[in-house]
Amino acid sequence: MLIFKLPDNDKFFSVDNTSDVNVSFVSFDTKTILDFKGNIKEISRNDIEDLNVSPKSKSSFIEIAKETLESYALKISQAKDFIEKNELKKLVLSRRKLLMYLDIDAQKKLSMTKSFLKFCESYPSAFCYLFEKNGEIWMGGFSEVLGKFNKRNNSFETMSVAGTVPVEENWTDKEIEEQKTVTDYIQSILKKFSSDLKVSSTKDMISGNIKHLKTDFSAEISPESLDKIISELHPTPAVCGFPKELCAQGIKSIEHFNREFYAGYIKVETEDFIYYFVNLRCASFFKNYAFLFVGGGITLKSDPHKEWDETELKSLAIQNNLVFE
Ligand SMILES: C=C(O[C@@H]1C=C(C(=O)O)C=C[C@H]1O)C(=O)O
Repeated sequence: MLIFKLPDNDKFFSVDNTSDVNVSFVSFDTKTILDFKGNIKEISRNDIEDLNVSPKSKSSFIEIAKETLESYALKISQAKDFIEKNELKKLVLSRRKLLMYLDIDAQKKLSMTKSFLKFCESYPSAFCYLFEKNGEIWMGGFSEVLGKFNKRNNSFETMSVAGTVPVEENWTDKEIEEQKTVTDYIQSILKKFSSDLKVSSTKDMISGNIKHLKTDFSAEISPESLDKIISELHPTPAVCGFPKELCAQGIKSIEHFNREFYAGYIKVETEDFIYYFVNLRCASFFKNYAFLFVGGGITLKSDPHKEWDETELKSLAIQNNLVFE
């Protein structure tokens, strides 16, 4: 079962039972690819409400302790040591926030479909999805596009999104430098594949209670180079760091959990476009709890309290839209 909504589009979509694959979820490490077979077709709000999506129990959850500010601060200091030792500009560290439903509403049951509909309403410009497959349930959605390829005119668009502060706060050098690392990286790759690269000015991108810095890119590319561009772009320094292989190793040794689909991407092929959405603001759901995956760019200027607050604010994208009934 898969339902999703495209950015700035009110319609909901699902896939039918034909053999084509038009939607695939690629894990952060690209080792797992979850294909959804079928042509993309519209699905009504009523049909979504009638779907039965019930999270399964998983016995191992008792062993998982809740991350605290103190334990995350320790990981941030390890990330800083790694950055210093390897002379990096940034590394993206994340946490898997354990959310127990009992802590929210002990009397009621989580409705996945109503939560999905509420989430979509809260983030109209995001790609939002809910899937259940092989006993796993994931929901997520964000407006960061890793790639959008127009099959008619071969234009390719992507964006550099990074730096996070609460909506009412001002940018500091830390966020500006962080986002520039992503912009420079994307630019260096696209230049290899296109001679007419266009780069926009950098603007604010508001996402609920927080804002990010965003620069848009567009270029004409040859369709044969699309897969190569995506594999070179992912994971960008918005979700990993630069150089990416070294940062991915650092992340693995510091985070101590599998990111799974978090910070991976979702490929969606329609008649006219091939989209690649960055899989952020997402969570996996079980019977009594959910894992909310949230992270942020760490630099030598990072303040552990601010980084913790940033992940808390990011986790509200999912948490504030859960519906218990
Ligand atoms: C890593 C996440 O978000 C990414 C990292 C950001 C940052 O470091 O400021 C901002 C937006 C995203 O590109 C996340 O939401 O978990």
